[in-house]
Amino acid sequence: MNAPLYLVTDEGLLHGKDLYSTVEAAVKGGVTMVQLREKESSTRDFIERAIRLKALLTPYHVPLIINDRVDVALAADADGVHVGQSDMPYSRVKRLLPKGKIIGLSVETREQVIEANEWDVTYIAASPVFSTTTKTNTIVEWGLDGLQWIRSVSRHPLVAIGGIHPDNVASIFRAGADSVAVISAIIGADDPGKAARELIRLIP
Ligand SMILES: Cc1ncc(COP(=O)(O)OP(=O)(O)O)c(N)n1
Ligand SMILES: Cc1nc(C(=O)O)sc1CCOP(=O)(O)O
Ligand SMILES: [Mg+2]
Repeated sequence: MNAPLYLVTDEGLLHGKDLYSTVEAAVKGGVTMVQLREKESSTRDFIERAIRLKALLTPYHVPLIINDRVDVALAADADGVHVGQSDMPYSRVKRLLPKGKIIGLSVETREQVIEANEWDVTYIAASPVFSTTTKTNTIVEWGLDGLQWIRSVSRHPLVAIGGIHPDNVASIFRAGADSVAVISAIIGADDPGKAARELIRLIP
């Protein structure tokens, strides 16, 4: 996986901006993977957005990941799924998704990091690296020391998520992350393209 800047969507933080033009501007600015994360919409709306985003991202060769929902990923022929520890278990996701699709998994504890070494996931996501107001039902922050520990024991590519902004991006990569996943730093920005360019510039 080579996707150093991973954009996760959140319609609540768009502040009136259009989802598709925001994502496209971010991709033009350097975003290398996109996750559609819909917590409120109906299944039909979720699928419709996924199909539109997939069509938008394909010419840029940027993969589309669907949060939580294997059915939506299949319906939209998305490139993969991200699941957390309360979502569909890895073994079921693996069985349902066609070969070659991306599977991302959140890890919140040391035990979950070790357990994931048994599995053929595409990446694990340190959840959360720093505290964030965007998602508050998280357990404990990994911090930079936690990232270093994960890097030392995990065989998987490592994504960091939570509270990431231009001031801490470089330190996250120095601690061993392969990718940073952000919502507010890009989705909430007045100029999402500029925000993505700024983050990409800071990635070592
Ligand atoms: C890249 C990435 N990392 C972590 C998460 C969080 O997943 P989860 O714990 O299942 O929480 P929700 O996002 O579903 O609320 C993620 N979505 N993406
Ligand atoms: C979707 C998500 N998952 C998290 C986790 O810790 O698992 S934190 C998060 C939100 C990240 O938003 P921001 O970049 O605005 O902090
Ligand atoms: Mg989830």
